[in-house]
Amino acid sequence: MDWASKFAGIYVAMYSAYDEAGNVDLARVKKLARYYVTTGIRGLYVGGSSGEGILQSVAERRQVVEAVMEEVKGELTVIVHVGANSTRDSVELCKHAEQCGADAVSAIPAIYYRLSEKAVEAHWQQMIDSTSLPFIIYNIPQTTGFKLTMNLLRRMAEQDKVIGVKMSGESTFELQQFKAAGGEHFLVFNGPDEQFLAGRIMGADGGIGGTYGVMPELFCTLNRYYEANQIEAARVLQNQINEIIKKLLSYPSLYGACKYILSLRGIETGQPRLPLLPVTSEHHASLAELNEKIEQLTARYTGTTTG
Ligand SMILES: CC(=O)N[C@@H]([C@@H](O)[C@H](O)[C@H](O)CO)[C@@H](O)CC(=O)C(=O)O
Repeated sequence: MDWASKFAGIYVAMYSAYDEAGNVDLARVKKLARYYVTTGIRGLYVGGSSGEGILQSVAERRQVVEAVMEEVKGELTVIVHVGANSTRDSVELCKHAEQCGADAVSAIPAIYYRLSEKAVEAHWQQMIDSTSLPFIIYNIPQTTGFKLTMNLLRRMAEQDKVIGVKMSGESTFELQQFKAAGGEHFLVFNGPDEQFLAGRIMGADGGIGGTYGVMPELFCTLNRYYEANQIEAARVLQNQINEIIKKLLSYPSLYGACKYILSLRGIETGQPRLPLLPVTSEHHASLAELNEKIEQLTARYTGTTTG
């Protein structure tokens, strides 16, 4: 199956949306999803790291997916992150994603317990077997502590339903090796936004990223430059994007900073949940400056505004 024609491209790893009391706010979830529809992205990655899926209850995660699907089904491709600490919860979320009409599911390994390769394989396998949806491995060893081996990747990729890997490790060599080991139609999504261009050059079919959420048009432009073989223009744009990312990473939490920037554009999503720290009033002025910089760059590259 040619999965690339359905899934290749740019996915915003969507942020959580809470009300002022920190509860999931479904109207805000919908407004955030709607905001991305006209930006040129392929789709949304819902409930991943940026979406704080693992900080939410299963019931909340279900509600978020329902709201996103109600809002953008048919307009954006939706990949639902279903990774949870218990296999049971993940399987429930898989089945629910399928009922809602999601396009694919994806999962990290379970965290906290030090798991063997066999244990992670069994965890993912139950999810894969629970629905007819395509499954995308989420490899993010720096946060989960689990390093996906080439052998496990090969075994997983032998199954038709396992269509790709979201590669959030930082090695582009490993990314290329996963692509080579996965077989002809196996997809690789670049994870580190700072290395999007490098990931594409080494074989990634697209990217899934958290910082895309505050500059989706810039990542779409970067992707187009790569596709048009305008590598020098792409390099210049990636460098400009990286200055923005460097700044975003200097705040108490990346997600807090991105959520505040969205609020400056009229998209309220509340604060991230603890233990992720919010940004506070002392950061607001510099974030407003950063937002302005993003808006100017977006206007320069696309002739549009972000708001
Ligand atoms: C380690 C990490 O959190 N990586 C992020 C990046 O988008 C990351 O925030 C960005 O490259 C800034 O470092 C994504 O790969 C995570 C992601 O897509 C998600 O939210 O699920």
